[in-house]
Amino acid sequence: MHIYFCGSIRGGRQDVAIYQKIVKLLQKYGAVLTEHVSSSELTEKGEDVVLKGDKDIHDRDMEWLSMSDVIVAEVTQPSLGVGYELGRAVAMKKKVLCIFRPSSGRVLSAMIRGADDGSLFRVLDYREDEVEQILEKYFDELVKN
Ligand SMILES: O=c1[nH]c(=O)n([C@H]2C[C@H](O)[C@@H](COP(=O)(O)O)O2)cc1CO
Repeated sequence: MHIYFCGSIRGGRQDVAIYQKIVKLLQKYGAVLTEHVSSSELTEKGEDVVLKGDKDIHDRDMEWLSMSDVIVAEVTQPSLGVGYELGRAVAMKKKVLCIFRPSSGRVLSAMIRGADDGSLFRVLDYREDEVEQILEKYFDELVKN
């Protein structure tokens, strides 16, 4: 299974430790195409230093998105890029799981929470200590359907 993980980069790297935990857990279920999102070496500047630039990042990520079987997005830290990826994933009729931590004190965008349709696009609230359980339940159901 190909998994596309979305997390904030230029939107702010405050949650990188959680992204790392999530990516490690996701690797039990398949290949995570966007492992770099969880790298503690990646700063708010993004990858443009190592790659040719933003166009290459965008085009590579859209290719990975179209190759992926499921998209998992940690949406607590707001990010334009993550919002864009989610919109493109919906247009591609991909399976999407968004996870959000209400303990952050933030209120998730209505354009994300309101997109939950109970099947292809899911939004789940979680506490950090529940992340393993939440992913296990989601992927168990995914392979059954
Ligand atoms: O350097 C990058 N590499 C990259 O893969 N992305 C993708 C993956 C992330 O899920 C998302 C983050 O968007 P943003 O940088 O707007 O927070 O965009 C985004 C950037 C920088 O915008």
